Amino acid sequence: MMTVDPVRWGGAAAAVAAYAGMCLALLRARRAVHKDSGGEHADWLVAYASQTGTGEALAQHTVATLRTGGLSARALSVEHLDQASLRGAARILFIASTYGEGDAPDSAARLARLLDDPGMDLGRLHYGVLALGDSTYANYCGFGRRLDAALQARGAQALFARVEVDRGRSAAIEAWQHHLSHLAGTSDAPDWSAPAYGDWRIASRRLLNPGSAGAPVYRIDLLPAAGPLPAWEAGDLVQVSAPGDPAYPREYSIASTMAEGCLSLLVRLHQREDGSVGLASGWLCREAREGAPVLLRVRQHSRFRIGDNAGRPLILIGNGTGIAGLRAHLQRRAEAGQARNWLVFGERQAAHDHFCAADIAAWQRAGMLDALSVVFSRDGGSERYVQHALAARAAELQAWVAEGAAIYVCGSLRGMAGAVHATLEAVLGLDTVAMLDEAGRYRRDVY
Ligand SMILES: Cc1cc2nc3c(=O)[nH]c(=O)nc-3n(C[C@H](O)[C@H](O)[C@H](O)COP(=O)(O)O)c2cc1C
Repeated sequence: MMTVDPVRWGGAAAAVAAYAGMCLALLRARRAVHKDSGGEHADWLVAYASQTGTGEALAQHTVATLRTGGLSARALSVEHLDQASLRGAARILFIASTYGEGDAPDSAARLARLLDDPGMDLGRLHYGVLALGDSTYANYCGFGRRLDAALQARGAQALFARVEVDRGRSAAIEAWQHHLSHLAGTSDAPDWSAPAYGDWRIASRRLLNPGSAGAPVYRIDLLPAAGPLPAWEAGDLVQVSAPGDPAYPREYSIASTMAEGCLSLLVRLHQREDGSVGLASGWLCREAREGAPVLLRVRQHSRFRIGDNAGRPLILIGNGTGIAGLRAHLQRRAEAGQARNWLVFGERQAAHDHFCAADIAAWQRAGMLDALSVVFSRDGGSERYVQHALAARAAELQAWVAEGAAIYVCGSLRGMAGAVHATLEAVLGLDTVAMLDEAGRYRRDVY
């Protein structure tokens, strides 16, 4: 399927990044939109189904462009789109990415269910679809295409043909902008260009898994070349522009908090069968010396931030370098004195692959980890993978969820995320998992 570095192919999925990262300036505005997304009326709704934020950023630009033409418009994540607002809407522009193997993003579960309802009559609705995808996947723009077909089947009328964006290619974005200018009756589109990369340097780099049967994983600590750290929150990502492939940024979860004073990444060296290494990971992990300059920008990942879950118990589940995003959350919780945390982490061998063992021990000593399940797939025993650890503690899992816990999953989509999902459904029940998802209490950063 993919042929290049599999590092966080999410956003890494390429030049999408150009759009993904493009609107740091809009981040504050985004939060305001989330807050008032419930009641505010607007003639145009820009409904985004986004996993890692590219679609959300494009939704903000879309709203800004419509408003430039004097139209009233607002952006809304499709997870907040209910039956009444869908039926009652006259104009919706959908921005829909595709995940997994042609699947909808997590936030679109409710929308998919609403559109499945044969009784849903959308005869009033005029709509447009901007489908985001990556043509190296078999099911290119799968969700955007299904969404378009379902809207048509329910009687909605397309304002123009679906626009498909392959890895952020600018021609398709321009086609979408052209439609917007037409709708808004203006050619004054606001600036959609990406923010510049910042100049950073590698402060230190350490191999985390000497002797591992898997590929080497490095912890890379970065500092701005000059000036203070930019703001980020646990859950956010960075985009790194590697010198050999500047048009194709790679994304990594941030593993540290701002209070720790540097931005840390956990990067696995991508090794191909012929012994060659991935271009970006090879450069970050091997070629670049400590002190070397790195072009980097921080990207808000609102779906994986703590947000409204800050006061809840937290179950953090992940494998491999997925512990990066979980580490940032746990460190932040420890800084905030919130101890009701349960980490479920899996790797290969305890002797070589126990990433963040010192941090975990420190959180335990400080009383910041109420529960801990660490499993190693190659060490024998009945619990080999994180899903086994969860199934073995089914009663505890149910009790935490009953107590209001939120579940954050970070790591590999293949294998881990699907198996964890199936185990959650088996232990908690389909309805509870759907409820957690709709309530924003089940969040995933999987790649
Ligand atoms: C794990 C993963 C799976 C993906 N699967 C597909 C796919 O099946 N079809 C496709 O067209 N794009 C696929 N993509 C590409 C995304 O749809 C694309 O990067 C999109 O721009 C992401 O937008 P978002 O940040 O708004 O979620 C996948 C990306 C990731 C990370």
